[in-house]
Formats: sequence, C-alpha cells, structure tokens
Amino acid sequence: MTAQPALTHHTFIQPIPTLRREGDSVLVLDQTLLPFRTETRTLHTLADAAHAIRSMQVRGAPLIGATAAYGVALALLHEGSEDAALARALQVLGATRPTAVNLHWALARMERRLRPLPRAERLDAAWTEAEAIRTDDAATCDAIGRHGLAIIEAIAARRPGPVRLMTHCNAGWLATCGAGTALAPIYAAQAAGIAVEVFVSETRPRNQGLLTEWELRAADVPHTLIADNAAGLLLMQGEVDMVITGADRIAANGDTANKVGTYLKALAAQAAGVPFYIAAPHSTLDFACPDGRAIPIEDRGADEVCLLRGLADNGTLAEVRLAPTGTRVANPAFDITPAALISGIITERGITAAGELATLYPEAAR
Ligand SMILES: CSC[C@@H](O)[C@@H](O)C(=O)COP(=O)(O)O
Repeated sequence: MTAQPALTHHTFIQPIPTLRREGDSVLVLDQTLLPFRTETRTLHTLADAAHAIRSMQVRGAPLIGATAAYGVALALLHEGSEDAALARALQVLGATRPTAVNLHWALARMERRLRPLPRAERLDAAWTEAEAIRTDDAATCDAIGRHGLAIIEAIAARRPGPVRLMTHCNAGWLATCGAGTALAPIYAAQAAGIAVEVFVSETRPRNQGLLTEWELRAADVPHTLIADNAAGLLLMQGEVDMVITGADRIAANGDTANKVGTYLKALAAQAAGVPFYIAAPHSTLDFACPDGRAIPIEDRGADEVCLLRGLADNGTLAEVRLAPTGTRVANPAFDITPAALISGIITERGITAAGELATLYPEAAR
C-alpha cells in the first residue's frame, strides 16, 4: 500500500444524472440509445427496475447496484413491505446480471437495513438507504479520482507532453452515480490542469467504448477511438503511458473480472512494460471469492455479436446483421485479469497491490 498524499477535493457533477428518484418513481438515463439519443426512462415497478438492469438501460457495476437498491423501494411501494415481498424483490433483482458483485452488495445492504425493521418503517427506510447508496457512490468516485490523480501526476512529472492513457469499456460517470471509476482520475487530472490523451477501445460487442467517447468529447478531454484489436500495437509502439479500467468483481487475491477484452490489454501492457491499473469502489470487492475462477461470467445472447446497432442515414437507430441467423456464437461478457498482471488497484481508500487488498479492507477481508 502506498502512503496517501494530501489530496485536494474535487466534486464531480454528472452532466445528466444517471439515476434519481422522482416521487414514487425512479428516472434513469437510457444507455441503450447513447451516444445517439439522450432519453430518460421512468421506472415505476420492480419489473421496470429489473428490466432496466437486464437490458442494460443502466449498466456499469456501481450503477447496477444503486439501481437495484431503488428497485427494492419500488417493490415495497407496490407489493407491500412483508418479508415475502422483500425476499421476492431481492431474488428478482439479484438474478438480473451475475458478474458485477456491486448488485449483490447493494441488495445485501438493503436487506441488512430493512429486514430488522417493523413493516411500517420499511418503505421509507428503503428510499433513504437507496439514496445513501447513490450519494456514497458519488463520494467514492471522487475519492478514486483523487487517488488515481497521484499516478497521473507522477507520470506527468517524468515526461513532457500529455499523459497518454488507454481504457476499455465505459467506467465513467455513465457507469456510476458520480464521476466514474477508471475515468475519475482522468477527470481529476483535467480539473488539475494536467494534459491527458485517452485511447478508447470500442469494446465489442456492446461498444461501451462509444459511451466513453461520448463522455470524453462532452468533457473536452482529448481522446482517440480505436478498434479493440489496435490496442496491442499502440502499447508495443510506446504510445501509451498507462492503462486504466474499471472492474465488475475483484476476488480476494486481486484477480479481476471486467468487460471482455480487458485481459488482452493487461497481457499486452505487461509485454510492453506499461502499467495496468484497475479502479474500483469497495462495493466491487468480493472477499468471498478466493480467486478469479470463482467469479461467475455472464454469458449473453448471440444477437449482441451478430447484430450491429447504429445510426442510419435517415437519423433513426437501426440494426444490421453481421453474421447469419443460426451462427454458433459464444458471448462471454467479461474476462478475468490475473492479479499478477495488475500494477495496482485504486479504490476510495488508496492504491494497493492487487494481492494486498486485505490491508486496505481488513474489516471486509475477515
Ligand atoms: C465503473 S464500471 C466498471 C465496470 O462495470 C465496466 O468496466 C464494465 O465492465 C461494464 O460492463 P457492462 O456490461 O457495460 O455493465
């Protein structure tokens, strides 16, 4: 664990809230339409919340967890606060996506808070706890940004010109209730006046890299979109100072699940001698998983690989087919980066070697 520097505070305000309560409903920014359309969906029921998570209207590990927490409140609102209704909400939401442990972390936090309460107090408490999960996540992202900034500052001090980063998937504000995880240090660097440039890999098959491109463009952070397969060459050619990604679940030994393709970047980074960092909140740590082999990997449908979604010439969102119907497809949505390939894990508590997470979180590691 590195000594923590004195950190200046930077509070990130989301340009559009990813998630917020409005009376008896919950508004989410529909990420399935981005980067082409900015539309908000209203979630009224438990089923709406489960659908939003499963269909990836909301996505990104911390945001999935926070949305599930609000989903519990929606369930109690419409289905009553009996034990059975609570259990059903936890079961339905817990079954939406398997890999991001933040989902289960948030549901466990809701259950711990609500189960001991008298029925009459549960609904108000559910809203309050969901709101606390949302605001805690925003503060956590800010802290990750401040710690990650120290790494970027150190690189900037060593070499002239902008610090050149590479990221994968989207671990920005869209994926959280705050600044993001992997992008938080980049936003903090920009706020601190440090020049950065970001290589953004498109992240087939769902192309979450396009969400990152959209975020960085809106924030005036210089960046370049690349095909996933271009990452190895750029790393080998010395075009990248640091790779940073988010995570969906980090096992006790530091093995990390993140969007499929992350492992290949970590391998190429190690071969090129480029540091590879993971940025994630405490809610992504799973000390019950001894190593990466115990992390469940979500298997998604063939259509995500065979169909491509984009903007047609007439301005409508359209799908084109890349591979014929019936093509045999494997679509694992995440992969595992072994701890040995990770230079450090940045959390809200600081930066640690992947194998030493327990020193930062002794209470959770017990
Ligand atoms: C702060 S988000 C970190 C991860 O959740 C992110 O990198 C990722 O893999 C998201 O996957 P997604 O399938 O888009 O939900």
